[in-house]
Amino acid sequence: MTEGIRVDGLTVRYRTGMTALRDASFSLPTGTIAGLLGMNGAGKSTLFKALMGFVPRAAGEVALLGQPVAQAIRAQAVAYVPQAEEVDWTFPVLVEDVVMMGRYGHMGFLRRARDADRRAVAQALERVGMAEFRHRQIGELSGGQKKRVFVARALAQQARVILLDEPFAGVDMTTEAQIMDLLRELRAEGRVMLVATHNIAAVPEFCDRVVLVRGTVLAHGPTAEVLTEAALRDTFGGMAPLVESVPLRVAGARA
Ligand SMILES: Nc1ncnc2c1ncn2[C@@H]1O[C@H](COP(=O)(O)OP(=O)(O)OP(=O)(O)O)[C@@H](O)[C@H]1O
Repeated sequence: MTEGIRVDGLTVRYRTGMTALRDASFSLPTGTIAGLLGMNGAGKSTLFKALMGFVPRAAGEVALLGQPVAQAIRAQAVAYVPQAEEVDWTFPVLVEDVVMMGRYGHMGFLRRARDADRRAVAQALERVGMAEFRHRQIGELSGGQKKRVFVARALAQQARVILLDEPFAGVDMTTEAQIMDLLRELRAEGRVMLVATHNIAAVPEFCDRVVLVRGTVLAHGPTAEVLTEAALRDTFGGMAPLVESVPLRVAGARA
């Protein structure tokens, strides 16, 4: 198994003195879709930031595709699909320009797009089924279409590690199924996806692994082994409605 993501003893402390993650460790092989689960404030975004090299590490190691994180970032190995709330949708930018941003790291410092960049953008938009929208303003798309554009940006970047923050929030079931199918295709290509989601009932269906977070990594591993009712209670502090809905869809999980 090739190493996709490895986090070893990671501690992240913000300038305020807040320790958002303490001694967190997990690893994921390539060819994986992993669910990142935890309640609000558990440290999921902090973990994403650490995987993108945005937060100073107080301790620990982060490696992507067997390289130290800084080197992997320089090699354009990691891409981020943001939560809808993080994006300024009024910013006047066309769909194809957003996807072209995925090419910036492959261009010279003048950021002049070449044919290869334009081809990569067209292919990525085609792949997520958004080619006909390429000249639309990003703010004029539906929630699910916006998500697909940001997945296209990750594809244009040729990232092999893709971090997705709430990709199913505010999307209908058809779009959810399309995004899941796309993620499965990317998994088959040997990429690794880490997906923060509150849609826990859907996790057994599309995540082969899970990483449970609550100020640290509580548990990680194959979904059927790790996503137990007890583990969910530890992760979410016994929020009964969430936990009760899960066992129905966890095939083979121990209660
Ligand atoms: N820039 C920051 N400076 C100080 N503290 C921060 C900063 N960003 C996050 N935190 C704190 O770190 C902890 C973890 O936050 P984080 O955003 O990683 O949680 P999360 O799991 O992504 O939550 P959510 O599901 O609400 O997005 C929280 O207590 C939060 O208040």
